[in-house]
Amino acid sequence: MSTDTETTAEKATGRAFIELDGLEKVFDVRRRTGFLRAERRQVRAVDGISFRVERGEMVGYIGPNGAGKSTTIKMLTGILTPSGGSLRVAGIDPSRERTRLAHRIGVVFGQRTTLWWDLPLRDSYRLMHRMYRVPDARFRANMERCVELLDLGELLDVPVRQLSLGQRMRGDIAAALLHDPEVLYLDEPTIGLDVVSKAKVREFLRDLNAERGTTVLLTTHDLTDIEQLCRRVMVIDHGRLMYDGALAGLHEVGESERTLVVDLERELPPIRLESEPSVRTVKVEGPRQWLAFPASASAAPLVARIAAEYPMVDLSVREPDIEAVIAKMYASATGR
Ligand SMILES: Nc1ncnc2c1ncn2[C@@H]1O[C@H](COP(=O)(O)OP(=O)(O)OP(=O)(O)O)[C@@H](O)[C@H]1O
Repeated sequence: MSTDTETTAEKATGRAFIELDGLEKVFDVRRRTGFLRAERRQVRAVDGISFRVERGEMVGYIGPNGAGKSTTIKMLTGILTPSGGSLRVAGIDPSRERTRLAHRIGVVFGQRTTLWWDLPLRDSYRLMHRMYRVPDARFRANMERCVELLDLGELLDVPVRQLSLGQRMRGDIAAALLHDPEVLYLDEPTIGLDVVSKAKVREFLRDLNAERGTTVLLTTHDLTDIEQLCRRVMVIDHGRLMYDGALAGLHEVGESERTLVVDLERELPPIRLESEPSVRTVKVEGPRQWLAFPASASAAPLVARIAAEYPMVDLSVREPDIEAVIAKMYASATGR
């Protein structure tokens, strides 16, 4: 667990808990182009990323396929060595002191398990207890807590290969926490889970962060994970950081739009407001019409205009869909 001394040390040195400065990872890729010919190519998976994460923050790290998210996490854990830039986690250079760092971090890769496939969950945990040399009392307390909060009681004696995806994921999250890591990296922790399992995992992570102050870096394609868990989000694409800030701020960057759904007394041609050029009617279905307008604008004057000029019987405002906002952001950055 984090200690006051460490937090004080971070304050005294002005260092953040996780610090990346111009981090790069370049892969040399060979591709066969003929029987005896191969082409060499370089892939800049991470292309000069800098950010700081303070102790206790819960941050979303998102981006499209191949953006460089997993590569960043692998460098943060010391699995991969950076090609350039610098990186510190709890003052440690991960690739140089991977074993020392391993005692302070927890990792969950949603697509892979760290558990032993043929062993019951309980035996995997016993092995981890020894591997990480966790003091007995601490191990027992952590185990009890995880078993209770992640609902693992009935599953402890079941071999991992017989667990459902959601059960295995809860088992993996517990495994990552038995040695009390100060930071938890989660790569797609809710992938393939049903709605109930997703909710359980999210609730557990929220409590972990609130009660224990565990720093969490979360990579996911499910934006509801981010909406429900993270106040801060970082968006990467092509190995570069495109956005770092509040989730709400993404709407401004992505030039998102809200939608006004208007029910008229009868079917009419698309609404057109001379005084509001930024408003577009995007869909008409019988007496119902959908009007898009900039998310940063107020809906009130718009509603007043429509009410004055059209026979309106009802209306509602729909907030922008965060998924659409991010898709638009990627598209405008790459000219797609
Ligand atoms: N070991 C490797 N050798 C060569 N290229 C790699 C290697 N690992 C990743 N890459 C390349 O680096 C880029 C970033 O990959 P990465 O796995 O970090 O993306 P990601 O954002 O995690 O994607 P996804 O959401 O699909 O998991 C991709 O172009 C990928 O093909």
